[in-house]
Amino acid sequence: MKLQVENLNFSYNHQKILKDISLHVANGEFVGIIGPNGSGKSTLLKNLYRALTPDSGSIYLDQQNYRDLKVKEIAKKLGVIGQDNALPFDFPVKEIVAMGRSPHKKLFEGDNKEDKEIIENALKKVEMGDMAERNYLYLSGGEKQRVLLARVLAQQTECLVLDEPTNHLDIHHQLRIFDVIKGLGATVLSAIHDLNIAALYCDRIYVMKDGTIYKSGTPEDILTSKTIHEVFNIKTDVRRHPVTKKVMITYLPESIFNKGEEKVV
Ligand SMILES: Nc1ncnc2c1ncn2[C@@H]1O[C@H](COP(=O)(O)OP(=O)(O)OP(=O)(O)O)[C@@H](O)[C@H]1O
Repeated sequence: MKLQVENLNFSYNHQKILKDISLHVANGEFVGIIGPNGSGKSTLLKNLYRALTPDSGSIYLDQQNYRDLKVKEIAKKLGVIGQDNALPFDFPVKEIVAMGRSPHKKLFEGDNKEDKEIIENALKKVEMGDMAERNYLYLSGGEKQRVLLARVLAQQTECLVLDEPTNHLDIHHQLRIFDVIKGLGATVLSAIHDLNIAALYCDRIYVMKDGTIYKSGTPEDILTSKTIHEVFNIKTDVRRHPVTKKVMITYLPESIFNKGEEKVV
C-alpha cells in the first residue's frame, strides 16, 4: 500500500503551520519524519489520520483520494498511533486491544476465536501478554503505549502512521517495538525524535523545519553533521558503525566538547 501527500497546506486560526508538503511512502517502505519541536510533524500526521482537515492539498492511499474513502474504509487500511495514550480508558487491557478489530466488524458483532487469537498475539508481541486483564487506566506511561501499539497491531492494516510511537518506552521496549513494526513489512510513516533509532530502522527520512520539508533522502544522505547542525543547531560526530553499518550519531554538547571536531560521513 502506497501513501502519498500532495501540496498539503494547513493553518491553525489563520496561522499557516504546514506549507506545501508533498511526500510519499512506497509499499513496504519504512519512512521517518524528524525535525525540531514545533516544526509541524504531529500536525502533518494528524492531517494524515484525519484528526485535522487540510486547507488544501490531497492525500492518497494507493490511488484512492481520502476524499472518496469512508472513515471505516480508511481504518481497514491505515493504523494510527497518535499522541493519545493519556486517554482515560477505564477498560481492561484486552478490551482496548479488541478495539483494533472493530473496523473489520459489523455493528454489535462480537469477537470470534480468530479475533481473540489476534488480540492475544498482539499483546504477546509488545510483551503485555500477562497484563490482559489489568485496567488500562492504572498502567504506567510505557505500558499504556505498548497497549496502544498492540491495538494497532490487532487492526492488521497494511499502512501505519505513527507519532513518536516509543517516546515513553525504555530502550529494550523501543528496540522491541521497532523490530516488531519493521518485521510487519507494512508501509510505515513515523515521527521519530531519536536520530540513532531513525538511522537504524528507516529506509528514508523527511526532515521538517518551520512547517516545510527541508530535505529528504536515505539516513546516510540526511544524517550528516552539517544537516543536523542546520536543523537542530547542535554539534555531532557522525560515523558509520562497524557492526550495524548504519550511521551513528554522537552528540557533542557545548559545555563538554566546546572544541569538538565535526566529522561528516
Ligand atoms: N491546537 C493548536 N492550536 C494552535 N497552534 C497549534 C496547535 N497545535 C500545535 N500548534 C502549533 O503548530 C506548530 C507545529 O506543532 P506540532 O505539534 O505539529 O510540532 P511537532 O514538530 O510535532 O513538535 P514536537 O517535536 O514538539 O512534538 C507549533 O508552532 C505549535 O505551537
